[in-house]
Amino acid sequence: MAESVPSKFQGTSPVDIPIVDLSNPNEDLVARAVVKASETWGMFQVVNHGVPIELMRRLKELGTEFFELPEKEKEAVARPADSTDLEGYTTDYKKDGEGRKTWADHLFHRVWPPSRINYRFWPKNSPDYREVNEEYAKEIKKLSEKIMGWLSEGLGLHRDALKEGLGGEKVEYLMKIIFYPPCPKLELLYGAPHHTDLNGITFLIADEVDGLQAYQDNKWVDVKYDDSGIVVIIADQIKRMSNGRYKSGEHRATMDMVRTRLSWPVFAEPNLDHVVGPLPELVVDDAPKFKPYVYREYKFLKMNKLPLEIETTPLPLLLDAGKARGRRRREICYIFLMVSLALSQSSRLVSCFALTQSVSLDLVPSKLEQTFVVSAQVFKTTGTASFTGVSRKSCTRSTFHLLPYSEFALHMCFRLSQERVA
Ligand SMILES: O=C(O)CCC(=O)C(=O)O
Ligand SMILES: [Fe+2]
Repeated sequence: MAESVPSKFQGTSPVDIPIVDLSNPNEDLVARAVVKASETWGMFQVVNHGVPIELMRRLKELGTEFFELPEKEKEAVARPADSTDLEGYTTDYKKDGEGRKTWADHLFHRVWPPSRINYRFWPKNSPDYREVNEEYAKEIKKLSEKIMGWLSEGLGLHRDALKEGLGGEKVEYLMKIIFYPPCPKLELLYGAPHHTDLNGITFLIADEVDGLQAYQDNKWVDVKYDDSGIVVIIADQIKRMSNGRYKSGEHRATMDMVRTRLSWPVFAEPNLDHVVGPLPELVVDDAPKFKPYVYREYKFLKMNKLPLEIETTPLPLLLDAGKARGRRRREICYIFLMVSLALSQSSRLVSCFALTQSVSLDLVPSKLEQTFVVSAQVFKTTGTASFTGVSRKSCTRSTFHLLPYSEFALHMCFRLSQERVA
């Protein structure tokens, strides 16, 4: 008899991620379980969480119906090509550093706070879509604040410390519906590669096809859930606010050979202008392990796989940049290093670094003009940082290298300018 072939990647670990039953009347015990899971895994599943199961079922049904619509109808809520935001429908095919591709269609739309909702990106296929999503947003916000409350107390702080650190009532909840098509060649594709989420905390539900895996003790653990559980993933900003006490859960999504899979993560995240760093009370006795970031900048750096701790450890990061895989990534690293150095070093050092970096990053000087323009375009698409007055004409090799510090800073005003490349 033929051996049965698994239709998805299987994790290598027999253990399961922690499960916390929120209906346990002993709240102390529940809080301790949440804190422990966040310290050790950065990920756990909550059951009996109070979010109505029927509401979750309906949310999934409506999202599934949207992805079953003809492409043309889905495009009614497409992400505009020139958008600097994630909201809208996209179909996405990416290649990661190891040559393995990821492929999934997404729909992003904010669900909270009401002032940040743009209904233009909400599907119109069912009259219930709006009500169900609004109701779900309220439930997830309640759950999120409860969990952040326990996590704050676990740090010896008042209940609202983490919520306030993330922006208080301005915290945004971003719904993402992911549609993973079947993938006959599992070795070629991932749904989502190995990563940590860049927001504060994530709440994920999915359909009946398993696919989410957690990385723990160098092994991949399959996350098993049914209709009733919600997977909670501690993300980067809670890790940073807690000065590293809580872990940012490492995870990935695999695909299935024969079945489609859908998942619904909701990302709780700061407003783009909000600054997040280790909470001040936690760095009285301990040194801060992370530097504070305006969330917009953090998001930009992480999404472009750029170094995040450059101010505290410049040298190793310069070397890391040199090792960055792929020309485009090296180019972005290169320009980023130039900007960072320009802001912190003298003009002589900047040009000197520019030259050595162009050698160690394998960028021949004749490519510099192109590099500059490529990077400017990256900034333009994401809209998260900007240059003033940079054009292909103004960045010939000589002007690029000989700009005095003041002018260099003016041209590459990384943090201050609001103007985008024309
Ligand atoms: O689909 C999943 O289970 C995981 C998705 C995910 O990790 C993400 O979108 O950040
Ligand atoms: Fe994720």
